[in-house]
Amino acid sequence: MILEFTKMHGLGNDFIIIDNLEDKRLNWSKLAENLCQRNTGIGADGLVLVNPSHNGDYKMVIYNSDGSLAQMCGNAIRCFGKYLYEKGYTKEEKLSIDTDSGVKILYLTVDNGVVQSVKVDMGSPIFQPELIPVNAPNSADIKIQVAQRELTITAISMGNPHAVIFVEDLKNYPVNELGPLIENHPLFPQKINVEFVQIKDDQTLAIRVWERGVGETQACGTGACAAFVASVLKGKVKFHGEVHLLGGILTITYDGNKVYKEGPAAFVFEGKVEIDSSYKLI
Ligand SMILES: N[C@H](CCC[C@H](N)C(=O)O)C(=O)O
Repeated sequence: MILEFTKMHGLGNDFIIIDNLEDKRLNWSKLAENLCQRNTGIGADGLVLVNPSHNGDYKMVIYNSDGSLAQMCGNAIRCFGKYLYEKGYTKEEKLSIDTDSGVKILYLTVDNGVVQSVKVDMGSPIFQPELIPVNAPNSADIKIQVAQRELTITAISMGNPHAVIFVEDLKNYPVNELGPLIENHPLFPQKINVEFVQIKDDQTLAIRVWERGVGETQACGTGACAAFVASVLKGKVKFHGEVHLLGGILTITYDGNKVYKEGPAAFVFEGKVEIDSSYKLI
């Protein structure tokens, strides 16, 4: 079986996008795990399906590179909007995209038929979300012991779970040592994405992200939102600002109710891959 795919990225967080409008009935989790491999596969942080939807224009389904299903992906949804517009699935510049964490509204900035940037209404953050059973009552802050350190975590869900940690020296912080220990900490039965945040000024954060099911990525859209919300709540930044990630900058607004995120998306290449029948769901 030949699968056609499109490779895209949002600030270096990269994805394999596949049209699944005619349900191909494949084991997408196993396919994501194999196709996302950098050395033996196409290479990506995730695999994204374009599915039909009764709730929105289309449904975005996102698998991490370890094959786990995620509820939402902030960088992938910008790629998704650009993909739909420039490949002719829609002529609309305002899209409603269904996800496993609800319908998100996208506003495309188009110039001569090319999507220059995408603004996403990311919805409202959830504190002490059902995905993060937090022992600390009436607070999203929890303390955990990791690698002989006591860390204060602000647990916020953007539809997917995030642990936000404020640090002084982001550049030298042991992200790759502590990231997996927090991701897999027993307090988080759904595992968790981990954002390490350094405040640059009252409108600018710098963050590095250890993503659940992936590892450290160049950028994480939902993570940028969670980090910004936690920073606003702690009075560290104003309601509108920039999040600087390894792969680039996202502009974020949190009005106390909803989070809006704006940034670019890019095509990388189109391709075809042959897969064997073991991926076919019977
Ligand atoms: N690893 C995330 C999904 C991808 C999120 C990230 N790539 C983004 O841009 O939001 C999770 O398991 O919740």
